[in-house]
Amino acid sequence: MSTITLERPTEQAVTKETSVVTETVLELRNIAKSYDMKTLIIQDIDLQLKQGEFVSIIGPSGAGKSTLLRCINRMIEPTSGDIIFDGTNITQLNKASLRKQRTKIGMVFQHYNLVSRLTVFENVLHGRFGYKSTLQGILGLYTEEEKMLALSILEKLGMKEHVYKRCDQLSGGQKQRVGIARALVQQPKLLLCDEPIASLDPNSSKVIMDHLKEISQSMGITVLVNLHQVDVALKYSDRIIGLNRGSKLFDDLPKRLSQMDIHNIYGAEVDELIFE
Ligand SMILES: Nc1ncnc2c1ncn2[C@@H]1O[C@H](COP(=O)(O)OP(=O)(O)OP(=O)(O)O)[C@@H](O)[C@H]1O
Repeated sequence: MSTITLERPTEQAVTKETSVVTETVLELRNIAKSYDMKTLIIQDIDLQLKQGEFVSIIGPSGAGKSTLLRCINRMIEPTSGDIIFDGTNITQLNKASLRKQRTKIGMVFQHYNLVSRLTVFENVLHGRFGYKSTLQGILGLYTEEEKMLALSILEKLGMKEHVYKRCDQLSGGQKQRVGIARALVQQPKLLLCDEPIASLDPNSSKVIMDHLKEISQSMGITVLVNLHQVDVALKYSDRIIGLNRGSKLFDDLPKRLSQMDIHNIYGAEVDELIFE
């Protein structure tokens, strides 16, 4: 497999070096979220992620996995707590500064969120929007360097032959690889993946999980993944977070996840767990 060098613009190189020294890419301090200002959907969430770590969040339906993941880049505003990403408290940022910080956080969705009528290449280049002025974005003005980066990422993900296909002509697994490529073209430090394999068959799921693991290992990008499949989490993760009713019940190495822990995390849903 070829290796892609994801060089950041010079002005950000200093930040990158700093984060290597500190190693912690993301820290959540006492995060809570209520949608109606009455019930807390997630609460007391403390979490630290290191550079290049692969971490899975597991838990029953409605435990708050998506809510937690989307609070991290403030797609959903947390009700309280602090989010320190890449040395910056992003809970305190205004819109413009948040937009800048978000360029370093890629997101991968269960239903891909691609523009079906556009090509693979165009969808991937959309990942550069955060670096553009509104006008440049609307006009689709991308540099040669950005186009080369998009192509090299697509090649790495095995999508070279599909570059000029419309996205509605792709299989689910291929669409998800486009979703990953769009996130990678942002040159992120953190990749948030919200149930990336929930709509895929086992073979496509394996391809996607292998790519995500490779991204954390060879590119040093921190990957945080919501999963329904406990066995997939066990196989791929450096660390597993177990959520139940919005509280963190488990945060440790996969080998330390006992049957008792699984029962505590899933409660009555334990019999419905998905195993490949
Ligand atoms: N925008 C919203 N407004 C109100 N309630 C919401 C909203 N989004 C989620 N919820 C509620 O928050 C709770 C947690 O939902 P969330 O999607 O975060 O859980 P999850 O663990 O990701 O579930 P699943 O595995 O089924 O996707 C659920 O009770 C859900 O109904």
